[in-house]
Amino acid sequence: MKTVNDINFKNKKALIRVDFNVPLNDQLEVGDTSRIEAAKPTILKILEDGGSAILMSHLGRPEGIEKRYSLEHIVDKVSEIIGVKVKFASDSVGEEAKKAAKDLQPGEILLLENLRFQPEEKKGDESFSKELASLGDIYVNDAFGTAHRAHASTTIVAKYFDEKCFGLLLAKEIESLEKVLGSSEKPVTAILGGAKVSTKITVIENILDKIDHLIIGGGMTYTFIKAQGGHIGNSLVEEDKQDLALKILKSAEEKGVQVHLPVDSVIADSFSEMADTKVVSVKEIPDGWMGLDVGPETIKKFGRVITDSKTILWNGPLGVFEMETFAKGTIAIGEQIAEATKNGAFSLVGGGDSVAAVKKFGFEDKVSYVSTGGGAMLEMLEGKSLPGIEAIK
Ligand SMILES: Nc1ncnc2c1ncn2[C@@H]1O[C@H](COP(=O)(O)OP(=O)(O)O)[C@@H](O)[C@H]1O
Ligand SMILES: O=C(OP(=O)(O)O)[C@H](O)COP(=O)(O)O
Repeated sequence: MKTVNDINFKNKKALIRVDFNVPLNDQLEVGDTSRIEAAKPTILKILEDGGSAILMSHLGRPEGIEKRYSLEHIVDKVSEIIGVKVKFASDSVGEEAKKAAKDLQPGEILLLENLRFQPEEKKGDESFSKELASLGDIYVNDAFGTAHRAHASTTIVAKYFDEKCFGLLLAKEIESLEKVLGSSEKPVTAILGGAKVSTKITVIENILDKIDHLIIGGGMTYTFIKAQGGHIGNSLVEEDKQDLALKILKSAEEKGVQVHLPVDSVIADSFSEMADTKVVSVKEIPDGWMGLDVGPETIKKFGRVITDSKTILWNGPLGVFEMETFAKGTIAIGEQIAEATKNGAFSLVGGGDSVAAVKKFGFEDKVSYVSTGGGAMLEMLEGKSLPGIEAIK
């Protein structure tokens, strides 16, 4: 694996794909800095060589240009963490970006605007990739969290460079996860929550061969419950993934994987800290109400499975942990995993928001490994080769 340590960046401009898709709070401030801190060693190595760094990333899932997803919101935080005042270009391509990249001096850092403001990014458009490539001399991929996406900046851009390599974070994540996943002791339990239902539900089928227990929580819950005929009110649901949910349940049964779904839910009459809340059966959520956390019975039920597990893989918070009212499930599951880890289990937690939750509630040092990637970690577990990794091999 060729990394930035194998290249001398003196007087070179490194075009670095980072994953700065960080949680922002209501004031549009960085809520968790893990992904920025994780990219720091790669950036510093390049600057210390006498090179310069052009950082590119996405933030969220904007539809075109949506200012609340501007990477401008994170410029000060990146400057503070890296210790160098970061320059900002208000687009990822075009004249301004070109000029800013051209003028960049050794030791300087330029951050480009959110790549996903351009629809070409997700399409993996060739000419957009070529334009990005024209900004730098050497391509570095350090975006583990986005390595499962075959987008312009993560994959296609690589072919326009003679010199390309892994960033230190990406290399470390691959080495650590390969080691972990190659030697997982049974029973293996995967806990899947969060809000990215449509992209992550498709992964589940492929990991069934690798696990003994599947715990479903968070926003992932309601697509399964509705598919089984439950009433989920206004909870998060992917209508067109209900057949897949049923197929997963059937396939799990055939493979001897035990699936554990929530039995009760903390429901709210609005998506707000101030909402009225109550605990009801997960299958009987009234219209106008939405499930925003797992309930106390579910916490007990999941706890029994987690306690008996020897390998635990967790992606996706169990509820809307950003609001105190709906954080109990995530905290309880974090406590149970910490306890199992203390008793000898190996625990792996990954994902932008999952890491934020683990840090917020103080479990970071009580689990075995924390990965910056959620979806990427799950796809590695599937045994898939990730496009972002293949492109620079
Ligand atoms: N029941 C729920 N309804 C809506 N959103 C939820 C629910 N449970 C959890 N979430 C949200 O899921 C988000 C994280 O999901 P996701 O991005 O898939 O996780 P990660 O970033 O760790 O991979 C959090 O912002 C959290 O508020
Ligand atoms: O946060 C991310 O993934 P994760 O939520 O699975 O950890 C990555 O930045 C990928 O984002 P995407 O799922 O919008 O492509």
